[in-house]
Amino acid sequence: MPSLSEVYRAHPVHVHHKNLDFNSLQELPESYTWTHLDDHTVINSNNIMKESNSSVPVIDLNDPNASKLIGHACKTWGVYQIVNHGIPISLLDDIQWVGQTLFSLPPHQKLKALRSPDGVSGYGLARISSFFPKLMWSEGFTIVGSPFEHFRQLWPQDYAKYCDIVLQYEETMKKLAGKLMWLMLDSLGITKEDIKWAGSKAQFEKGCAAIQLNSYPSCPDPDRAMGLAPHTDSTFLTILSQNDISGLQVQREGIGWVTVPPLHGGLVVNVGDLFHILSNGLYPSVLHRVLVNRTRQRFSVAYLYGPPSNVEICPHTKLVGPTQPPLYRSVTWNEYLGTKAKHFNKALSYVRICATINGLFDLNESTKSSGLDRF
Ligand SMILES: C=C1C[C@]23C[C@@]1(O)CC[C@H]2[C@@]12CCC[C@@](C)(C(=O)O1)[C@H]2[C@@H]3C(=O)O
Ligand SMILES: O=C(O)CCC(=O)C(=O)O
Ligand SMILES: [Fe+2]
Repeated sequence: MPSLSEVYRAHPVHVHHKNLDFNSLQELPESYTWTHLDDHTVINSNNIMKESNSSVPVIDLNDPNASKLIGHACKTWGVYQIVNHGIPISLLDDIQWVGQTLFSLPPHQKLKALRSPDGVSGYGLARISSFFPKLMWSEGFTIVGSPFEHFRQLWPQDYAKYCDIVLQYEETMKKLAGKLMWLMLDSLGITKEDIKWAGSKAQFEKGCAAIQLNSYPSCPDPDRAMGLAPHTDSTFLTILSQNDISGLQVQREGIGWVTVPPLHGGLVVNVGDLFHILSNGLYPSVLHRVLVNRTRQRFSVAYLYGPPSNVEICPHTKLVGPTQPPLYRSVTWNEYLGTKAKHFNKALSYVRICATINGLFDLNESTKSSGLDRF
C-alpha cells in the first residue's frame, strides 16, 4: 500500500513558483490571462437566484430533517452550506487568521516552506496548475500531518501558537466530518452496522484529512483571471470556511456556474469523488472553481476529508443490485490520488466499470483515453 508521499513521489508536480509576489503586479501578465471565462454565471442579484432550485441549499444541522435535506442537496447539487454546526466562530476566526498571517509574510519567507515537487505539504501554487496552460491567481499552503516543521521555518519564534490552532482545528473538524458522513450515509439508507471501517466508536476515528489554506489576492483584471481552476476534490467530503468575499462557484447542470455566497459562520460542504464512488454515483462530486476580486483579498480554509489510507472504497452493497450495477471498482484514497495526479478531472472515468449482458468490465481497459464519465 503506497503512502501519500510515495504517491506524490511517483507523480511529481512541476509548477513554477516563480512569481508569487502578487502585490508587485499592476497589470495581469499574459501568463495569468484566461481567455474562456465563458459563462452563464448566476449571481446573487440575479432574479433566477430567488428560485430555491438555483441557490446552494443552506441546512441547519439542528433541523430534525437534516439528513433528508442533506441527501436532497447532495443528489441535486453535490454541495450545501451548513449553519448551527457547533464549530465555535472563534475557532473559524483563528484558522482564518493563521492563513491571513501566513500569506502576509514576505515572499522570501514563504518560500522557506515551499512544497517540493514530490511533496504533499507546504506553500506554493495550486497542485492542479500543471494541468492548465495559464497560471492561477492564488497561493496555497497544504497541511497533511503536523505543520510543525514548516511553521518553524515561517515563524521561528512563535510557531507554537499557529501549530496549536491548526491542531485544534483538525481535531474539531474531524468530529464534524464524521457527523456529516453519518448524515449523508443515513440519507442513503446506510447505517452504522453497514460500515465496518468506521472504528469501534463508529466515529471514523481513523479517517485521514488535509487542510488547505488558500489566498486569492486582489487582482488588477479579475474578469480575465482565475483564482482556482475547475476541479472536483478527491475526498469523501470537503468542509470549507470562506471569509466574507465571494468567489467560490459550483457548476450546476443546466444552469452553469453558481456563486456560493459567504454566510457568516456558515460552512460549505462539497461531495468529493470518493463519496461519488461510495454512493455509486447517486451523490455526484461537484465541479467548483474560484474567481477573484479587484479590490479585496479572499481567504479560505478547506478541510479535505477521506478514509483511512488502507481502506478500499467501492459502491456500497446496499446501493447495488440487479438493476443498479456497481459503476466503480474498489480503490483506496492513495491509489485514487495517484490516478488524480496523473489524469486530473478524468480520474473518475479511470475507476469506472461498465455492466454489459456478459458481466462487468473495467471501462478503463476499453476506453482508456476517451475521458468518459462527466468530463
Ligand atoms: C489529500 C489531498 C487532497 C488534495 C491533494 C491532497 O494531497 C492535499 C491537497 C488537496 C487539494 C486541495 C486543492 C484542490 C485539490 C484538487 C488539489 O490540487 O490539492 C485537492 C486535492 C484533491 O482533493 O484531490
Ligand atoms: O477557496 C475556495 O473557496 C475553494 C478552495 C478549494 O476548492 C480547495 O481548496 O479545494
Ligand atoms: Fe476544491
